[in-house]
Amino acid sequence: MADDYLTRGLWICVDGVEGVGKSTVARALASGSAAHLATEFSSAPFGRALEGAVRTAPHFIASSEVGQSLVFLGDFYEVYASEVAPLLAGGTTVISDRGYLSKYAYQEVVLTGALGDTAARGLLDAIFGHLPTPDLTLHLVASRNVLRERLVARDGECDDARLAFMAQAHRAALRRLVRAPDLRVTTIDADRSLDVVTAEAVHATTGLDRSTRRS
Ligand SMILES: Nc1ncnc2c1ncn2[C@@H]1O[C@H](COP(=O)(O)OP(=O)(O)O)[C@@H](O)[C@H]1O
Ligand SMILES: Cc1cn([C@H]2C[C@H](O)[C@@H](COP(=O)(O)OP(=O)(O)O)O2)c(=O)[nH]c1=O
Repeated sequence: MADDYLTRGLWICVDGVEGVGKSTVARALASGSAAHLATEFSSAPFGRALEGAVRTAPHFIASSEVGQSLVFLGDFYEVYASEVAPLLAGGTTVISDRGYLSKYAYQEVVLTGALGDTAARGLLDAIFGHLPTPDLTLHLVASRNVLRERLVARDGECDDARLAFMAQAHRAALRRLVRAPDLRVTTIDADRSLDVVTAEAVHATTGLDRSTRRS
């Protein structure tokens, strides 16, 4: 009988706030390797719709914050079920651009506004409790000024409200890591040049082996 523990791929999530370099680093990791770069949104009709909505208004897209967050989480489940899990089972390593930790942190910010922090975390812990944790999270972090410069260069603007949301999301991610230290995380200072950041990301993934996999 095949031992899927020995043959399945690794799930590596590249996380952090927008502008920190997730897509750039995830693409660099996947290129030239056999790993698959997983998209943030699913190819189901609701995933496509959500992707379009985020492009128009990255942070507040619905009148119900709970409804909005559940849609994001529903599509994260869909990405996992339709793309990540089958590839892992087939032995392919998957690199997610914005994965487990960022999804948790962003929804915590949005849900806390509606439910308060205790209920928000309770709901998130229950929902995320049904997903496996990644084998490795690469948590990219950068300073506010660097993030603003990169987002202005990339998107043409970055207002204070967006930066404030990102700061909240960053703090939520750190709280999640401290509260439930179940994720294997490498934190990477993304203020530095792309070459240095990418080299550190490659280094962090190189040592991954069976002993670090989910049981
Ligand atoms: N280490 C880096 N140094 C300089 N520019 C970077 C670095 N990482 C990313 N960038 C640039 O910053 C912008 C945001 O990067 P991106 O990968 O799109 O971030 P994210 O996916 O986290 O939103 C892009 O224009 C990218 O080229
Ligand atoms: C509105 C909302 C956005 N998000 C996330 C999805 C988007 O990837 C992110 C902000 O949008 P975007 O600027 O497109 O992010 P990035 O530059 O990292 O690709 O916020 C949530 O997770 N929950 C939410 O409720």
